[in-house]
Amino acid sequence: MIRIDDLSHAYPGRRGKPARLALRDLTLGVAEGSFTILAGPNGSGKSTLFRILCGLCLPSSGRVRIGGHDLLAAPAAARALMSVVFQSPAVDKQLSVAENLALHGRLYGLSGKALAARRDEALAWSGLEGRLGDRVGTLSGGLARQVELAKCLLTYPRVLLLDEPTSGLDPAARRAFLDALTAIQRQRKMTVLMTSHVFSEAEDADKVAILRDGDLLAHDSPAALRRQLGRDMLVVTARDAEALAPRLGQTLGLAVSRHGAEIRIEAIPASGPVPLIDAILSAFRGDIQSIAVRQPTLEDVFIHITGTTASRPRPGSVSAASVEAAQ
Ligand SMILES: Nc1ncnc2c1ncn2[C@@H]1O[C@H](COP(=O)(O)OP(=O)(O)OP(=O)(O)O)[C@@H](O)[C@H]1O
Repeated sequence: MIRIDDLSHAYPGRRGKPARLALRDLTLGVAEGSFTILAGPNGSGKSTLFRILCGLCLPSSGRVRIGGHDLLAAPAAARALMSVVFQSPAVDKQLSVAENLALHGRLYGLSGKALAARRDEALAWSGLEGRLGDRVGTLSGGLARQVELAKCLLTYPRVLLLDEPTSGLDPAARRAFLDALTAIQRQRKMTVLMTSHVFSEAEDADKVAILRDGDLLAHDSPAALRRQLGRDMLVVTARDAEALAPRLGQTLGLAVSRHGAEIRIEAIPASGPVPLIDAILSAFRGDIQSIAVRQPTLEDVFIHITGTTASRPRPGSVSAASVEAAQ
């Protein structure tokens, strides 16, 4: 449904600075009726791709087709299939829920019974029943986001793009938003592409695409991505993880990586984790706060693939390569 081929985009350099390449030869397909999460550390090119898909930015080169329509050659036909939930609010806080929905519906040619039927349907799944007359500015952040989603879905788009729609919501509101979105996505077999920094959200997706520095590093189902790490990993936390990580790697003769206060050993030897835990405790008992064996989460996969966490640009990380080099 969304076909991206060899897409590149460079922002022109200003005041003598060189141009900045934000996307490099990106090729990605999003199947009709699927839910894809686009993830990547800060500056990886997510917003640039999002802006290109929305028609807000012309790419330097490459091709994008939406439902078979070329976004550059036939933008109106491509955009007619799409609706977009932006990160910043695009509803009028001074108007009521009903007024916002009516305004949007009318802009898209809906009126009378057809508009009322679509509005009532949206109210049923969005948790906004009983709030029709409330001004959007008086709603909680979570409900205001549901108005945004309800508004975008009034027109039955075949493709829905969402740019970090849950940012700033508390966990319960985040969950309610995602539950509503995934239910309606499945019911309508809608194609959804959503950027996110929150890996628990990616568990709900059919596919996760991971970008870094403008390159697509991975594009697969959550289960397949988790299988890339394959097995359990050992996670040690320490007050001074930065100092401990290289000592741990050298003592154990294993590759370790550090992310904040966590030191990870992804390749546990065939003898299993118990001898490793024994060795760590006997050498470093006083230095460590906790030690745990756990299955890799999607966030672990993300850190493994990109070498960084999602929301912080490249934390002071000791890569496996640098620890190995120090040995
Ligand atoms: N208007 C612009 N002019 C120049 N460079 C830009 C512009 N917008 C983005 N960039 C650069 O392009 C690269 C990709 O940025 P982009 O905003 O697409 O990343 P992102 O993954 O959305 O990051 P974030 O998660 O922080 O929003 C970065 O190096 C960024 O500095």
